[in-house]
Amino acid sequence: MGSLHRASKTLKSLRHQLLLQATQQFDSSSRLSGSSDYRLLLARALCSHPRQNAKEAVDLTQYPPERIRNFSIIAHVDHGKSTLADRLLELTGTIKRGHGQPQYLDKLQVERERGITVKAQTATMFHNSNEPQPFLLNLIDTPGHVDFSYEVSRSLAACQGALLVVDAAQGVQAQTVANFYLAFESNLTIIPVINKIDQPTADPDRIKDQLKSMFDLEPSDCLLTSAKTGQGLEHVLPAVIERIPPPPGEGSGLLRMLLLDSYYDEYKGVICHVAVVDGMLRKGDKISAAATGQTYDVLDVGFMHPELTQTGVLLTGQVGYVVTGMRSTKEARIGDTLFHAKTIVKPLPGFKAARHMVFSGLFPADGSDFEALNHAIERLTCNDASVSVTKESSTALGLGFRCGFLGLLHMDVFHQRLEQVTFHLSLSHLVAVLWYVLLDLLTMLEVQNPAALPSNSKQRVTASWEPTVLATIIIPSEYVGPVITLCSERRGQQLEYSFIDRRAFMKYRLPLREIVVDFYNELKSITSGYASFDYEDSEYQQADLVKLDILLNGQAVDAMATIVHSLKAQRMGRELVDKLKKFIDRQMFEIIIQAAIGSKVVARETISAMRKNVLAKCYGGDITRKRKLLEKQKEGKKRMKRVGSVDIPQEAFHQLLKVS
Ligand SMILES: Nc1nc2c(ncn2[C@@H]2O[C@H](COP(=O)(O)OP(=O)(O)OP(=O)(O)O)[C@@H](O)[C@H]2O)c(=O)[nH]1
Repeated sequence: MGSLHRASKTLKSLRHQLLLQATQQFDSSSRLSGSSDYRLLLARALCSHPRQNAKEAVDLTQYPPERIRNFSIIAHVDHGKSTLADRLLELTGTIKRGHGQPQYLDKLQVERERGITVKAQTATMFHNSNEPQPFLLNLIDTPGHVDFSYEVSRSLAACQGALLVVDAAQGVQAQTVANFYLAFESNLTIIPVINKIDQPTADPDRIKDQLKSMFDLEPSDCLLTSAKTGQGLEHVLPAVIERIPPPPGEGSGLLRMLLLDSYYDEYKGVICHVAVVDGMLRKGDKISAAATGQTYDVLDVGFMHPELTQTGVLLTGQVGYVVTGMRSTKEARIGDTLFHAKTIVKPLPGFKAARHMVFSGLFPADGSDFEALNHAIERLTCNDASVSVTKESSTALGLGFRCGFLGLLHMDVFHQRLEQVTFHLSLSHLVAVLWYVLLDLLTMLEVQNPAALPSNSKQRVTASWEPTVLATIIIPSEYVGPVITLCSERRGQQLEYSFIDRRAFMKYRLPLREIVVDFYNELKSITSGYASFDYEDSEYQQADLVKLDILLNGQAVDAMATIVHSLKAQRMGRELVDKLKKFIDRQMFEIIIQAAIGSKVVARETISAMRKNVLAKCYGGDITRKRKLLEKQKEGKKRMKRVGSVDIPQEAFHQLLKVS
């Protein structure tokens, strides 16, 4: 009894020391000096958190669904969700404050560099409420950008609630609207969080009014926080526990798990993030995947705390990871249902399927770099199964790849990550969107690569369809004029136009092709950076599209073919021809550059031949000798033009593509 008492005293003094340390640590911290409540909570979390008790394994069987809350944080880019996620992880003792890297959940290098969240991450926390046992909280961080709304919908499928974070100065932005509706349509409990209230321009009351008028969210339900100073954070987790319902599911039912995400780990192989909807999973079980029909042994099970932590078991309502013998992430179909082998279950409803809308042809300038590029792409796609890759060969650019992406930023981020690993290679990118064309009223073609479309052969394009997006644009009212002009130049169709709180709220249907190139940059520049823009995929619309070919001395250059609206074909043809002229060096014979729609030439330029001075060695005034030499040169040129296809160095195309 005596020794037990001593042990308990030692533990108490240890806790006291920790509390003291933590308090001192945060006294010296300037960032959190604004909130004593937060500091106290933080210190308390450090002392009473299950992780605190040495390395003892966490017993997840202590957490039935009633003690679990699965939630997500959704917001417009930069409104502070990653920072808020960090603060919540600190508050619950899941990570230490000052862990050295801001935004713990933004793990990818490109995420840190660009300050955006690309891949959704999950972390489990324990929250000691006033009840005897802590709650298990699964926080799923979501990307804020439009292109990753697929990831957002995937994360939301595992949640019952979401914190909708809105900047206290900027207010509701285009992605706030999109994310709200994603969460609302998934029947999630939405907790509005007005963040960054420490800013001098913060106006929480105005934001409350916006949330009420746009989403019917009650002002009294809004939490006011500053993820920077810690102000108001103490109310967040209690609200999560009180307002968000526990995960539904049958604990005693047959196992059904939702596959949320997967990535490749050098040591463990493919790691799948899963949400257990019904039943229980144990290490050593055999599981099957509904989509692929493959069966695997469960080699390791655990949860993200926030690093992988083995538990050997996952119960109904819990979110964690599973390691099986999968060799590639391609086997892990996101949204798939995993269940015990030899049982029969109804697959869970899938997610919004990833649709590749934008394609990019990637070609190395030096053909011998093809293998290096192949290797780099394989490495990147093993952690981003949402990119599709096929090999491609172009007469102008040599061997390369055609990659499909979810959207523009997705493509941009992929290119940037590719550049980080292939900085020594010179690559060129060709961008296209997915079109459908009807040939001869009979054959429907899916066109990812314009070069694949017949130009003026026997087959005739009778109709074509292009993808469109539904764009939401929010701007200060003084910029309405230029934005309307921009949208109509881009063939946009206005669907909605209203004013909220001195800002114009517009909805447009725009062809995806028109926003692929520079739309967002132009929108930002004509609105001095104030525009907020978001889009969602919409239907295909019929359009008068034509294939624009670029010909060099009568021969089409496959890599330069594009599909454009007939009204824009001439202007685009002129631009391409002018640019190409700048990049092609003069040769011994004349080069004719043409832009053509079928057999109709819409733009033309000529690069005259280099003229060798054949008379250089001919001193004196023998005119007949000179004439003879010039005649011979003319003959030679004619022959060259006839036989010689234009030998353009690949470098010229690469230069051109880089510029355009
Ligand atoms: N003043 C102030 N700045 C904040 C606050 N919260 C976050 N920030 C800053 O706002 C910027 C954006 O924060 P993030 O947490 O990266 O925003 P995010 O919403 O996760 O952005 P994405 O990952 O791109 O979607 C960072 O510079 C933060 O330091 C706050 O409460 N007050």
